[in-house]
Amino acid sequence: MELNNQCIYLIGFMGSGKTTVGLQLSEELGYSFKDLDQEIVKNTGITIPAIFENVGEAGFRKIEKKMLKELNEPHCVIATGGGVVENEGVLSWMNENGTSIYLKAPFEVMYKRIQDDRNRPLSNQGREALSLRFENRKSMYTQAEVIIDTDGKSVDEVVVEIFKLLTKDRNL
Ligand SMILES: Nc1ncnc2c1ncn2[C@@H]1O[C@H](COP(=O)(O)OP(=O)(O)O)[C@@H](O)[C@H]1O
Ligand SMILES: O=C(O)C1=C[C@@H](OP(=O)(O)O)[C@@H](O)[C@H](O)C1
Ligand SMILES: [Mg+2]
Repeated sequence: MELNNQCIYLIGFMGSGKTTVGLQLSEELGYSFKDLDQEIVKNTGITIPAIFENVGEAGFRKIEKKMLKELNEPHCVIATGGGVVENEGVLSWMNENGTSIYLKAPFEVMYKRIQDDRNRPLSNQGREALSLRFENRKSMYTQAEVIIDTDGKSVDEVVVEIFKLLTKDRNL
């Protein structure tokens, strides 16, 4: 894999670090940064929990898919939402229009990070339901072009690992 002009898409379950790692990675690369959830809130003027309340998860997915495609631009890191892979065709679209990177982490680690977060409407569904959702999504996440095992690594370490991978063929 090498760095080209295309977008870098971070995918992975809630709490895997997409938003945090994405921002830092974009700064290292000198790329722009967009967080899909934040762009949806900016664009609709409605919070993520309120969107789920108003139009349900299916309605949110439609907005998410449309917004994702609008964000595509050269030299950009995009932190997606954990459920973006549930939109049909989106994974192959990301792989055609950029580089997808899966931030892999153990369920228990991610669960601890998200369980009390009211901004993630799905995170209060309870451990069992969330764990099942993660299991069901795994086969989609692993279709990413690159898989980064973040277990036991700090945000800085994850960022450095991705940066090295992306720039190793570049003559600096
Ligand atoms: N590798 C990591 N080590 C420690 N904490 C992390 C790591 N990655 C993310 N976090 C923390 O976990 C929380 C959730 O991260 P976030 O970037 O919002 O995840 P996502 O966007 O994938 O849902 C944040 O508080 C973040 O600082
Ligand atoms: O996994 C999901 O279905 C979701 C993940 C969230 O983003 P993060 O992965 O950044 O938490 C956000 O898009 C929404 O709450 C739904
Ligand atoms: Mg996020």
